[in-house]
Amino acid sequence: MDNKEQQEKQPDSVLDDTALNQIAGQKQDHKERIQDSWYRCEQFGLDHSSRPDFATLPKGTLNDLMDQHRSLLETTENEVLPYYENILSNSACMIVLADRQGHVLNTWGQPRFGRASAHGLIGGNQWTEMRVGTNAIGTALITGEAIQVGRDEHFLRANRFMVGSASPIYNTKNDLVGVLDISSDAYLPQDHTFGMVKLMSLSVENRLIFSAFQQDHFILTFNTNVVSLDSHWSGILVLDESGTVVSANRRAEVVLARDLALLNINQIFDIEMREVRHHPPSMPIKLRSLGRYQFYVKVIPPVQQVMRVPDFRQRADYVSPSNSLKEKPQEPVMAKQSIPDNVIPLDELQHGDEHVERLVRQAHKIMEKDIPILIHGETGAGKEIFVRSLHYHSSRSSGMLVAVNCAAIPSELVESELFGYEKGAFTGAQNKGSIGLIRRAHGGTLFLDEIGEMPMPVQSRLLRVLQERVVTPLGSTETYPVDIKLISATNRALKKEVDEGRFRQDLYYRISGLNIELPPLRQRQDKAQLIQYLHNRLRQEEPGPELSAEMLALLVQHPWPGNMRQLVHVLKVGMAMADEDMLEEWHLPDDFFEDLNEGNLDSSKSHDAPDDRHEPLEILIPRLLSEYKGNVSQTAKVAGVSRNTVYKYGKLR
Ligand SMILES: Nc1ncnc2c1ncn2[C@@H]1O[C@H](COP(=O)(O)OP(=O)(O)OP(=O)(O)O)[C@@H](O)[C@H]1O
Repeated sequence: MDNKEQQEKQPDSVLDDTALNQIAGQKQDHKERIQDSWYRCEQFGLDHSSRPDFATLPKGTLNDLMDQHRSLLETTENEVLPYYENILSNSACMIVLADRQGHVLNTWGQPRFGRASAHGLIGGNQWTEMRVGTNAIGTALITGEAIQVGRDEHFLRANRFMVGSASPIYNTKNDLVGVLDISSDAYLPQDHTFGMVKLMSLSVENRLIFSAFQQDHFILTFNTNVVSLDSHWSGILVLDESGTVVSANRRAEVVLARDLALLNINQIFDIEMREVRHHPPSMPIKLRSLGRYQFYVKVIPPVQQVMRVPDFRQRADYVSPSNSLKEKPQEPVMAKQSIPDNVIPLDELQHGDEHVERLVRQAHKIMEKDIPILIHGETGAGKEIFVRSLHYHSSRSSGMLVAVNCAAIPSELVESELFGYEKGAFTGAQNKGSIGLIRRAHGGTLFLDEIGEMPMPVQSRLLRVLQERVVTPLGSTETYPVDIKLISATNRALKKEVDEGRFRQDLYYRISGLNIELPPLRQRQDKAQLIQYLHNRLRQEEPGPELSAEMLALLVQHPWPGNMRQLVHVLKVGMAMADEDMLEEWHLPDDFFEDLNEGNLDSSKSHDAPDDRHEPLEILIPRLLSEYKGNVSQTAKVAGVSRNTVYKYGKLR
């Protein structure tokens, strides 16, 4: 086997083990599924000699239905079918797309088994078990899983002229929206057809995910081998701006063997969202998941946004909130409505901490002056959130906020990213050239995060830009004037970096006009109010009662080494676990208690974890369910998982 072949085989070892097990399990279950279906048919009052009753829709109704499913139809037709044209042309089979009620929406191909009026696979016909007996479309819809129905496995004799292979299609919310079916006479290699239809439904699902999210979300595809990254078998994760998984394909859940909803990317792979945001799209990254499996991951940034902060200038309701908070207390609601949803209003950055209140006020004022701002604070303390809020409350809010993480860009690319380059300036540069991030921030705000990580040569060039207010792209002799507000942030002691020769002293003085020390969460005087505020904000997405006094006290005494980021994460996980009930200790994640214990607090009352939490969920959940006589809430509580997880592993749906 040559190298290339080896590469193509080896990756699927993780994926294919899972896939093979599934197939083995499916074969075992197949007979039972057909038996169950036949039993249902008997209950429906069918007998083997019944005629299929397709309850054909009138033409007008079918047209309406097709209109309703336009996106599904177009996705199937335009994006997927061209790949499979060889099946249509060589195999004399028919590809059928049906809606979730089993109505045929469209068909492609020409089967060998005669005229449409005879076989019934035509637009508007309804292929449900109840009316047509066991059949691939109807049975896939009832079971929610892919199935192949052999000739004699059809309940009605009238349908025994064909083999149907069908696979359900789920949308981005995991609702079943339709089913794809390949029907043919019985003389084709059927395993291949079954594999194909599963692949096709997967690729339709993947396309639906891309159409729904690629405009303004980060999409990650992953596989165990770099050459398989673009295959339909790859896992797909959709991330919001903060790195929370908002959607995933079924493959991702199977491969990673876990419930992905609400997890942050840093809980799935060993990477932070800020690194994802700045990763060059064409370069796959090698990442570990669950500390064990290694995957190649491709980052697909949002199509629409070049910058990761959207441009809200087009919004009709946009009102520049440039006046001071203090000056316009009578219009707080107005101000809140005018800023983007993902920006915290300035007056909500603090809830009674005098130090933070003062620095918010200072920074807000300095935004209107030609003085740079340097923010120092521990990781997760909210530096970036603060900068966003400042920008959108300044007279520059109609310009762009360009956030650059200096640590996340490979050092050899920092210069070209920041200053841009001329067409063909160096190998690897895009043909078109690039205007660079500094010029993009013209008229707006340039936020240089982790500025302490900036390589020395780049520091010199940046200094020149700040002194001369012009940018010279790489490979160019042209200079371009820029008007930017510079805000830098670091969690390093930058003065010490200067003393030790790692950061240019002249640059340090250039960037540190107003120095701001953002305190860590544990030192904030408004800690309790801040926790309640964040909890209330999160309740808009995950409804539930207010925090109890005991829970608030527990959260207040935590050392919060990960600051606001950790707090948000703990609350999100806890609230998801609580499932709209009161947040209790057992809902909180393990690492919360580890930190709490490390903080020398009373551990005895802090965590009541079950001993068996390392037992695999596939075993633990059914065992607990039987122990607690099917009580889902009790099982969830003891296992320390959400009710959804109990449903998933308890085979209750
Ligand atoms: N004032 C706030 N209100 C609500 N949420 C906040 C606030 N500050 C921070 N957060 C939350 O904490 C997370 C981390 O904040 P942010 O990215 O601003 O921290 P940072 O100090 O820039 O971190 P790093 O040093 O790692 O870059 C945010 O995604 C947000 O969820």
